[in-house]
Amino acid sequence: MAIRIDGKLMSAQVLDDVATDAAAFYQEFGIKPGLAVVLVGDDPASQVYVRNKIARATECGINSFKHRLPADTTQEYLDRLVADLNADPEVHGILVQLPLPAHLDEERILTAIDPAKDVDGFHPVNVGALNIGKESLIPCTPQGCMIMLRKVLGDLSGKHAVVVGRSNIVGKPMAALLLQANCTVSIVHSRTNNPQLLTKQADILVAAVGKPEMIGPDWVKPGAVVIDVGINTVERAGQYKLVGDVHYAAVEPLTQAITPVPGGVGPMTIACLMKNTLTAARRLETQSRSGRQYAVMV
Ligand SMILES: Nc1nc2c(c(=O)[nH]1)N[C@@H](CN(C=O)c1ccc(C(=O)N[C@@H](CCC(=O)O)C(=O)O)cc1)CN2
Ligand SMILES: [Mg+2]
Repeated sequence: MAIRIDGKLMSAQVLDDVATDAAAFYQEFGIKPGLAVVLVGDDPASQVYVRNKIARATECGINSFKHRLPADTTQEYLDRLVADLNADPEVHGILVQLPLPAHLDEERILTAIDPAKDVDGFHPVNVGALNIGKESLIPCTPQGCMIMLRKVLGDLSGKHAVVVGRSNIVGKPMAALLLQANCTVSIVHSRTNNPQLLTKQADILVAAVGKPEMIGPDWVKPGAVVIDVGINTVERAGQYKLVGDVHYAAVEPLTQAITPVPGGVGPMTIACLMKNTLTAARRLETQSRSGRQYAVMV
């Protein structure tokens, strides 16, 4: 029997630790950690994710500042808002919910966020730091996947990890984290010839392609640990349902452990966002305190 990696349960443990840290942070600094969430437009899934992020923040003792903007928001308005949030001492973390409406420049806005407040870990400074193994804010979904993998496997050293998908949000940072954990890492993508040749060798298989149930049993080595990052809505017999990139029913019997969809990686993404907010808040407040001390000293 494969282990079903329960993202709801694991995320509850992470959130519990964050709540404890947030209480200690309040005791130490006299303010709550603050998270600003920017949502542009009316995408229904994004509205659900933002609502969940704010609910989890409140439960953990993190202040949230929601900025809901209309779909026709201009680039200049969004740039100004991010600049204001960068300067706001009550805001320790900033996230702009993706995807943005097509007329807005995603790269420009993600690069405008102060890297110290970039709790999504998407700023080039944090991307670069991650890739050279320096302390950084780590993207939430791959961070959540690593917590799950460590829980199941312990030390990942020497494992062959294959990541299917090369997005900036998941595939690339996932590969960087696995490499940092001393895995042998392969990335498979849409131009890879005979991808199954590689995925069939994977001790760890991470699927992040956004294609419903694309990964069948013919992609998986018996005994592999499979992490399914995909969240795809499909219509089955007139009903909408969420499925992953992995065909769970067909693949599960082959595996040592596997994440379900829903209830796998998704909840860990939000828990790691809270974790990053605490990390950012602690670094910023420690810095500003030592800055003040320095000002007093001179
Ligand atoms: N700025 C960001 N934008 C986006 C990110 C991100 O990390 N930062 N990731 C995704 C969306 N996302 C968080 O924002 C996210 C997606 C899914 C879940 C989740 O818990 N899913 C549940 C199912 C939810 C449902 O019923 O629809 C699950 O898998 O169990 C959390 C966060 C893109 N944009
Ligand atoms: Mg995009």
